[in-house]
Amino acid sequence: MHPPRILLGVNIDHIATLRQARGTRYPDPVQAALLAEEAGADGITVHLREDRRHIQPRDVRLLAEVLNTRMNLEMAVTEEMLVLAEEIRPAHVCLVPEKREELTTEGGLDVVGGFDHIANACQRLSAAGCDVSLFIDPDNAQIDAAIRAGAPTIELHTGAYAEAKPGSTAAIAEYERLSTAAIHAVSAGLVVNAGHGLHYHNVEAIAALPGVNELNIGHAIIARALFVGLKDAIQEMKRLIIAGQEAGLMAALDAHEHVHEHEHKHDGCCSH
Ligand SMILES: CC(=O)[C@@H](O)[C@H](O)COP(=O)(O)O
Ligand SMILES: NCC(=O)COP(=O)(O)O
Repeated sequence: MHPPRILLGVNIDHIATLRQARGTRYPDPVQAALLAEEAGADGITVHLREDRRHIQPRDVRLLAEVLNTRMNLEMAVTEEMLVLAEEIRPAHVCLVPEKREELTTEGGLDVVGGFDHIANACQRLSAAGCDVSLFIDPDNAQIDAAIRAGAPTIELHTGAYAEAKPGSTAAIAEYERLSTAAIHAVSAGLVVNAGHGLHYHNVEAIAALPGVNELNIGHAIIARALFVGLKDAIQEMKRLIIAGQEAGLMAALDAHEHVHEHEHKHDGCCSH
């Protein structure tokens, strides 16, 4: 049976970055979210940062009212954010690490180190009806801690892979880490999402990872939308995701058949 196609969550933070640069009312990320949904986005992701550099609480509140798909609210594990999420109750909440001075999210959440605090946040958000996801590095210890913390979903941080030079030893090693982590998490029953730094040239390989449920992509889509429009930028990304997923499934099938062939040959040889 063909697995469900990988979903695309469109991150609209950087529509708000442009608005905040001038303190204007435009461009409105809420308007962008509705257009993104029309173009085929399966969900809308926003990261409400503590420093409010792009998305504002007003955006999150409005999105909760108008979205036809579902909101994935990325947030730090702070009391202020937990209270807001408990009030707004987004369909999905993704807990992320946050440093005020960082250019963008630098690493995954340390679920092992901050276990009690994070497990408590998972419990509060689940009680509020949110599906909780933890944004973590592709590391089995972090995945196991996410399970113990009660998170049904993880998002694998693809930033290190995206930043590595394509084809380099570092990129191959990062891809291996992502693949091992995805297999470990899926076989443990987690829903596995991935994202960060994905663009039109690296997304297919990530979509080919085993068992991925959803990719969250923002910066590259919004940047491309400047030239081709949001609809084409999203549809082009979706085509690449589907192509990557198909390639991954074909590769898995080939590997499976190869093992069977090998087993048959081996059986044949031993029976004589
Ligand atoms: C948590 C995460 O994955 C980030 O990619 C985030 O969604 C993007 O937000 P910034 O652009 O503010 O880093
Ligand atoms: N969680 C990743 C995300 O939402 C989008 O990250 P990026 O594509 O803006 O790097």
